[in-house]
Amino acid sequence: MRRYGKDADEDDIRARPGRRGSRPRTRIRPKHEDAAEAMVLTIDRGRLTCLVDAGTRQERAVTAMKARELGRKGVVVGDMVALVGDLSGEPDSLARIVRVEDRSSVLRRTADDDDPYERVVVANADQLAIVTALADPEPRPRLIDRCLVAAYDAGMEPLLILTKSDLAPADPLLEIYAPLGVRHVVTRRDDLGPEESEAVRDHLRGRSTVFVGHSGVGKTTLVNALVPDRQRATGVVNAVTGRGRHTTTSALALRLPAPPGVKPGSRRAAAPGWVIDTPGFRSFGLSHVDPSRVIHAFPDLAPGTEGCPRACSHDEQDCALDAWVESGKADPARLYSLRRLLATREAREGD
Ligand SMILES: Nc1nc2c(ncn2[C@@H]2O[C@H](COP(=O)(O)OP(=O)(O)OP(=O)(O)O)[C@@H](O)[C@H]2O)c(=O)[nH]1
Ligand SMILES: [Zn+2]
Repeated sequence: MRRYGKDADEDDIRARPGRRGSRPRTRIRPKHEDAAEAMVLTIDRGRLTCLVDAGTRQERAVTAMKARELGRKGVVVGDMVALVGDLSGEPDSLARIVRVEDRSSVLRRTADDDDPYERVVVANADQLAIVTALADPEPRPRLIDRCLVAAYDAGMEPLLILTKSDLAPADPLLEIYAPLGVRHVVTRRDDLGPEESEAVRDHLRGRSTVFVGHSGVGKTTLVNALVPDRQRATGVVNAVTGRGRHTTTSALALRLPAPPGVKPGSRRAAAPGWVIDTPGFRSFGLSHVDPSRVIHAFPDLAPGTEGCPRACSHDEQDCALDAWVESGKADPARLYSLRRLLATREAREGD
């Protein structure tokens, strides 16, 4: 796993996790009322590429920097921001980000499991696509579990994308995730034509999906099929190097093409969905994860935790969930899955 370098393009606020609840707050500044609304597409060495006038004929990518008045407040990919200054988007022009809007979600990670600091990786995404090959490389269920924990902790819906189905069947792996009710798609490289790609896009329409996957699982192959014209999808020229590879540790937001047959200017054409590719990380340090946030993803078990001791790990002698399941209030397989997921917070060799 690649580690973050010194100038990692993430939220560089090193906040102690957990003390003030899960929602980051933004101070509302009444100044700059005429600022333009924009979405952060990618970040490269302190330069942020922002999409202005999205969905209109004036749509353009504008390069911006954080205004000094933002202080240490971080700005990450997916953030909605307010821009002032040169908004022309001309080469060498530079705008300033004067405000970061409230976030609907934050995907966090800690660099390592024993790292007490958390970083926000992507803002405002609603889905986490966990890309796993069915073979070559072998699937790593523990890694999938850790990604699921990160998704549930962030309040994002997980989507399992199983690639390379030409090499191995999907059923044995899907069985493990059946009690969790995780949605899934199975793909193979040679079946990623227009129709099959559109079937995958069906799972991504109208939402913002962060793609994570271990090296070699076929994430690039898949994302290229989903967003055939990467460059035009973002207008991000600088972020894509001559080698056609995005080289920073920052995520990169790519807009999906409009669904076939959809009228330009219609609502579906305006919200085709976003793929947020993450070249810089493959897993999550989970030391920031709070079991009580994860349990929100288990509405059948959540009420059963009322009788738990304070700060229950839900895997201890006095945990009330055992009685809850024994009395038939929830499926034991669900409790087993929850405990398996929570157990992945403990670091282990190979994570
Ligand atoms: N057999 C088979 N091979 C595939 C499939 N999808 C991708 N591959 C191959 O797997 C290898 C890795 O694919 P990539 O798309 O580069 O994988 P990646 O996840 O982006 O990996 P990195 O580039 O290391 O980040 C390439 O040789 C692909 O051609 C598939 O469905 N079946
Ligand atoms: Zn408990």
